[in-house]
Amino acid sequence: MEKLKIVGGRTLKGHIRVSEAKNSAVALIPAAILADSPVTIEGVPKISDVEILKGLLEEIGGKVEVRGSDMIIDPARMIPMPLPNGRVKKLRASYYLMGAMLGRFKQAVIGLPGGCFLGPRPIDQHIKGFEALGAKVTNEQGAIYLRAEELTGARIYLDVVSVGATINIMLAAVRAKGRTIIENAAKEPEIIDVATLLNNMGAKIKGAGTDVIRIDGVERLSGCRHTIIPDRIEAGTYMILAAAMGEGVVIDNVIPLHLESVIAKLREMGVHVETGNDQIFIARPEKLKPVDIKTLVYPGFPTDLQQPITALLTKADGTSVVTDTIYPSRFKHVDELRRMNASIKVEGGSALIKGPVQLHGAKVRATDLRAGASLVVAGLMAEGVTEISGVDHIDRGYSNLVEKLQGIGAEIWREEMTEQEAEQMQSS
Ligand SMILES: CC(=O)N[C@H]1[C@@H](OP(=O)(O)OP(=O)(O)OC[C@H]2O[C@@H](n3ccc(=O)[nH]c3=O)[C@H](O)[C@@H]2O)O[C@H](CO)[C@@H](O)[C@@H]1O
Ligand SMILES: C=C(OP(=O)(O)O)C(=O)O
Repeated sequence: MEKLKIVGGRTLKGHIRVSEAKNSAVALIPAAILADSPVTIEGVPKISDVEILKGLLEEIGGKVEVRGSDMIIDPARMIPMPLPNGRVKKLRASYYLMGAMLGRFKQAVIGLPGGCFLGPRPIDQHIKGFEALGAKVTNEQGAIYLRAEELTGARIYLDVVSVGATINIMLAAVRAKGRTIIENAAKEPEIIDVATLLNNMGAKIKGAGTDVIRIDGVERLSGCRHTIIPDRIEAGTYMILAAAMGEGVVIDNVIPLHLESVIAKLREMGVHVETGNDQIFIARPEKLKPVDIKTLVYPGFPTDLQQPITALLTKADGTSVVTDTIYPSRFKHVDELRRMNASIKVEGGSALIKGPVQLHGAKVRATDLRAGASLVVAGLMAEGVTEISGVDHIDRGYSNLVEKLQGIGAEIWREEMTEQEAEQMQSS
């Protein structure tokens, strides 16, 4: 088991390249199940969520080859094997196997998904969608059983705007008979990315990226090539750490349009932000101004950057309020930031951050993926050495983080935990 070590206070400068989007990749890979010939996905990030999904596709008979950053998935010999436990629980996105397997085989048995624990994360809207398409869905001992004689298009209104439910219903509906309409759909760029792949495979999806998606079912889908969009959350994380410590950081391979809410908030804090076609330049100001932030569905401020920006706001000159309307309990990072001398109070779904404080290096634990990102930002800002355990969470979503940050001047490295530290981690 490894930990991250950071010597804080180093100024950051130079270019840092963003990898392709985790939240696209983890939907595009299961989407390949729906084809009858090989699908090549270009730019697959080197993260553990992708590795686990690869293993799951192989478990159901898929042939998966990784060539450089391409993943070639041959779904021809896949069979509807049940996937009730084990790897399924290691990530959130395993729920996409439900939609994709239901779409192809009209049946699936999948364990309930894992992923970051951010408070309750129900999947009732996914199930409502599958049922509307004609599937019988039951939950037996922690596994979801889905079965349909036939899938028929339906009009589905989502009671909650959900990224996962929108994509999952698209996956199940592309090979259904007739037209499906998803109303109150989520509009995240990753949804457009998945719809683009499916359309290139032969699907007929219109309206992805708006709140009404129309899908006309087709009989068969075939393989194609698809390049994943850049990861806006990874990019946002680098923007935030550059806003803290950057004296001219250029973030490469970004789509600035996907980050408008983040750019706006950083500018409001006084950060120097310039955008190019696929680059964002960031330089920190003398003094950061406090801001209030509310996380919202896209194009609002993303909940996945709430934790990293909270770390940055400890440095702002005054009190900031960060409210998470998507996951009101997503505040486990706050206890760890307090160990580093942050002055933060959590009330309801909001964190009240009093700044400016000088953070101190400490031994802290990443309890989830973006809590980990938040601690990396804090460690770069802190005086002294920060040790972060729970690196497996960070590895779910950041490809080559250490090497990338070293490339812009950070003093950060991975180190094996001592036996005693590893035991403590496992028992707590
Ligand atoms: C793999 C992936 O893409 N993960 C992202 C996805 O998660 P995920 O797709 O799981 O998140 P959703 O968009 O579904 O969740 C949004 C909100 O809806 C609620 N909800 C969701 C589904 C449902 O059936 N019932 C329900 O009540 C959730 O509890 C949450 O409060 O979007 C989240 C919100 O942008 C991001 O934080 C995650 O990084
Ligand atoms: C919450 C996240 O991921 P997941 O939904 O995969 O747990 C995230 O990427 O911040």
